[in-house]
Parts: sequence; C-alpha cells; structure tokens
Amino acid sequence: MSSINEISPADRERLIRGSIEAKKFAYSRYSNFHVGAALLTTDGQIIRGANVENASYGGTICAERTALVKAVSEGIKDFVALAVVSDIASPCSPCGICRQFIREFCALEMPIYLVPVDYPQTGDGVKDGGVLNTTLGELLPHSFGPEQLELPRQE
Ligand SMILES: O=c1ccn([C@H]2C[C@H](O)[C@@H](CO)O2)c(=O)[nH]1
Ligand SMILES: [Zn+2]
Repeated sequence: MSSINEISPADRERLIRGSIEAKKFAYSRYSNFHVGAALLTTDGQIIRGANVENASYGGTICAERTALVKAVSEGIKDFVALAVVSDIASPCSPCGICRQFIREFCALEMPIYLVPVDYPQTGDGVKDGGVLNTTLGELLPHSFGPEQLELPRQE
C-alpha cells in the first residue's frame, strides 16, 4: 500500500492510467482542451475527474476539482497522490484555483504527477515516460490554508 512519502511503482502507474482514462470523459466543447485527473487514496482507490465546461464559461470546473469534489462529497478525504494529463506534450499544470483547492485537502509534500499526452503506451523503455514529478508545496509555495485559521485538518 502506498503512503504519501512512498508511492509504489504499480500504484503510480495505475494512477497515471486513471488520469488518461478520466480524460476521455472531458466535456470541453468550448475550449476543445481535454484534461483528466486522478487521485490515489490511502486505501488504494483511484478517483477520476475530467474538466466539465459550461456555455457560461466561468461555470467551468477543471479536472482536478472534479476529482476532488467527487471524492470529498462521498466522504473520501485521504489522498496520497494526484496525476493530471491533457492534450499537450508539455505537462499540464493545475491552474491557480485548483492549486488552492488541492491545498484544502492535501499535504504540501503530496506527489503530483504531470503527465504528457504522449505518455508511453507500455511504460517500458522510456525513462519515466516524460512525467514531471512535483508536489503541492512546489506548485503553491508560501501558501495559505486551514492551518492559518488555526483549524486542524477535518476528519
Ligand atoms: O489544469 C487544468 C487546466 C485547464 N483545465 C481545463 C479548464 C478548461 O475546461 C480547459 C481550458 O482551460 O482546460 C483543467 O481542467 N485543468
Ligand atoms: Zn483548475
């Protein structure tokens, strides 16, 4: 079983594959930019999400927030890693709103895998498949979160 400090290679691969699967359900008729996200939970579940756009453009929800809202609204709040993939070869990085949203539920040291669209089919032979390995703390340094309000992380 993976922990936040050590994601097993098999879980990492499952998570990345989950983000690629999630992207298939992107509802992105306005931007035509498809994004998939997947969360790995402490008990090994994969929660997927895609971007869902709206004719009122500001009503759009990103893939990362879709995945988090799906999980949290089902009572799932313990995450150990996140993967994100889009249509582009340079890894798609969560937008500012999503970074703050992730900050609400995830530890700063949580791994975030930014996956290129051409991630290898097999995972063999190509070093790490071009994935950019980062963390929430790297994406959102000096951040504001529940602790600043002196509220403990909610169970
Ligand atoms: O990290 C990102 C960046 C963008 N989008 C979505 C929002 C919108 O639907 C489309 C273009 O911005 O991509 C995401 O889902 N996640
Ligand atoms: Zn976003």
